[in-house]
Amino acid sequence: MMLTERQREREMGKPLFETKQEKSRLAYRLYLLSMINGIFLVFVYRASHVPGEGEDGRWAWIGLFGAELWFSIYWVFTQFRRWNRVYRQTFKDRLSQRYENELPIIDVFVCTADPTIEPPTMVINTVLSVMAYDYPPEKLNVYLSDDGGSDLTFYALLEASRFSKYWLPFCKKFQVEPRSPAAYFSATPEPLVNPSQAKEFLSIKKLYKEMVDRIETTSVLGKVSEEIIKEHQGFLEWGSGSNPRDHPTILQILIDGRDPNVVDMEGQRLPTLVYLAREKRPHHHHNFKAGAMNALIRVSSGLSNGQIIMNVDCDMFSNNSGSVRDALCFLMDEENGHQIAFVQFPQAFNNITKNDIYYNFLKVISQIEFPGLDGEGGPMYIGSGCFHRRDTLCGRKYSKEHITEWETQDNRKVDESIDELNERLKGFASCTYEENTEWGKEMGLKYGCPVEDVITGLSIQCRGWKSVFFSPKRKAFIGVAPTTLDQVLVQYKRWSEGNFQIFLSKYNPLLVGHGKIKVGLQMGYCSYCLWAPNCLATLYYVVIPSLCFLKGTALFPKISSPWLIPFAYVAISKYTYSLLEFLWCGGTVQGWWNNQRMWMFKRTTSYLFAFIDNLLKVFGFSKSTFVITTKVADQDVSQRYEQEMMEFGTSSPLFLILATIAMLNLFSLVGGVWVVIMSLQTTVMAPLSLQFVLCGIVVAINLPVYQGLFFRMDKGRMPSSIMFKAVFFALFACIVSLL
Ligand SMILES: O=c1ccn([C@@H]2O[C@H](COP(=O)(O)OP(=O)(O)O[C@H]3O[C@H](CO)[C@@H](O)[C@H](O)[C@H]3O)[C@@H](O)[C@H]2O)c(=O)[nH]1
Ligand SMILES: [Mn+2]
Repeated sequence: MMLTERQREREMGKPLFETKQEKSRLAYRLYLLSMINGIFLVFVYRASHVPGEGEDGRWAWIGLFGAELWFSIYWVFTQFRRWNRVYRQTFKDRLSQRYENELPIIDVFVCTADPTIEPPTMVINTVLSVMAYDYPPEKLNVYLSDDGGSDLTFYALLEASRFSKYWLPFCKKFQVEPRSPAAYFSATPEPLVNPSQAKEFLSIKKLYKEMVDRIETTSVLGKVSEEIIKEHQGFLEWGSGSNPRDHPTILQILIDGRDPNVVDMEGQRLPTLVYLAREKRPHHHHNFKAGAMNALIRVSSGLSNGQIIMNVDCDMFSNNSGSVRDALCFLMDEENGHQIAFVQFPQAFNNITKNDIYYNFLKVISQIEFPGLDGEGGPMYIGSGCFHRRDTLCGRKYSKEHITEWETQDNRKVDESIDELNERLKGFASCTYEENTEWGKEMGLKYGCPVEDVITGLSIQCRGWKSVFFSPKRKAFIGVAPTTLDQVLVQYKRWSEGNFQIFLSKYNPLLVGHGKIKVGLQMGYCSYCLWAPNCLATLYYVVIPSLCFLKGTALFPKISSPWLIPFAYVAISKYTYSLLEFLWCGGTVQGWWNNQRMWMFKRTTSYLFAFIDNLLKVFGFSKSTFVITTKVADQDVSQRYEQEMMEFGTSSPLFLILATIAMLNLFSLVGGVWVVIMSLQTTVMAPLSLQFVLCGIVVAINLPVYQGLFFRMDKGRMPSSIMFKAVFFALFACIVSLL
């Protein structure tokens, strides 16, 4: 529908999106004020009651003071992401009224890296879901980057390109949601009401099943059969000697959307679909996902050159076909759009259990903290489900004067043959292309940091841009959350390591952000950058007071002392607040308790390793790595996950720390109580009661660890080698502290 110029102008007054501010409430401010008072009194007590020179527990006391000081400072940082929250809303109907014929070209990047832990079937479901966006297909381009360089993945994508000719029209005809076939078929029963729909549903489901069977048979075989190889010349690129770490660029345009004759079963045009495995050579560092993204940015620039780039991890399928339009409501808004560099959607997961034992869902982060950052100038870029302007991603600074002309035509060369095109594009993905360029520094995603996304987003914001966090009612993206404790802790190690690395680098938010982004946003960034150093204070808090309890050294006020009040107040109100917040976000009480456990586990293991690795990096002993999260699990592991049983299973050094802390607290608790009983005097207990409570809480939170160590028989239990070592170390620590 074309609007007349007048109608258009009338419409112009109305924005394409709306922002609601959630100002901090009075109750929250009172809470802040009272907490600050409480914390202050705790410090007064700590400073005025330090045990004298030579007295018992002087150093333990001073250390505890340090830990509390750290917690307080950190707590202040975390308030900045709560203070000023904003929630957004879009008007897609206005967008299509005004711009339906001038919608820009969109390039979607999907990254995968390993066909065993990221199965090709999962990858193509993500690809199909984004191909099926509610968007003009000739303006939509999907690129799959395969760092695994696997012909199995290529084969799956080839199958998907054929299946899309059935799937896309089906989705559009029946307004199907979600548009990942796997997710759709597993959630949707046969539509019985409409017989013609039912017929199509069944036939397309059959097609899908047959395709999956073929792909999975091939994956089980581990190689593509001769017959299939004959079907497409693309397979020839996998020569006999090619391996994932050493091969030339492989590039195949599976669907060429610019060709009006390439159509689906209903005669409608199709989005472009490209397979890319960038060149890999053993002596060239490939920079993990950031390297893959930069190759994609360049290759796509030579083909579709969309002004908007969206990227998803291979497990994050689109669950909402309207997301492209949602994002455009922000970026194309006449009033405010020109300042917005990227629109970040939250990450949701489809395998979260009721009480979310590993706190994967990040409820509080996506419902409170990111809206809070948004209020301060914009959320971080978190790597998946994010729409960028191409030019800001490539380093452009914000300027008020610059007006984006939305282009609706791509810039392909008309007289180029397919072979010439292929060669030109392949050059963009070669190992040497980036030599002596700004790629990985000022252009594209930054290299050298395990959280390439966060550091890239930060530098974009520091160039003057804003970002937006948008969480639509129907979730935009859904991925797979890790299902074992080890995977979760390793993932957090990567994140906290990367975040802390940013803090230690010249990209420290307080330095680069100074004068460029709001103080609130700098503090917000710091609250994540400083995850890792939390390990020190936390380790101290869960070890020393317990050992001192065993020994009978008091570190807290007596139960009858008025000084107990600020301690109790701070602890109780902080945890009550966090519980209420968690429940408000839709969590359960058990889920909150699980989150507290994960909070402690992460801080004592992932963050500790991240902290140490960063120090080693500073001294040049260690290099960045990227451990890819597994997206599949064995049947019995999945079953235990469903039952919310903690999965230990491997003898990871992370678990040794967990088990040692758990045992140490158990011994301290039992030993300390034993001493009190033996002395037959309740007065002994009075000065130690807070330590008794603290130690008791640590033991309670560790119940799944004791179960894993002593009471479980399944494969997910703690390995006995860990048990012996943990008992030994814990006993050793107890004995040493008693000496
Ligand atoms: O060398 C590599 C390594 C990883 N990936 C891809 O990167 C994505 C993210 O990897 P994953 O193991 O799933 O990590 P997550 O911890 O789930 O990822 C989060 O954190 C990462 C930064 O640590 C971001 O890059 C991701 O976008 C963000 O979702 C996946 O699609 C991988 O295939 C590559 O393309 N090349
Ligand atoms: Mn992931």
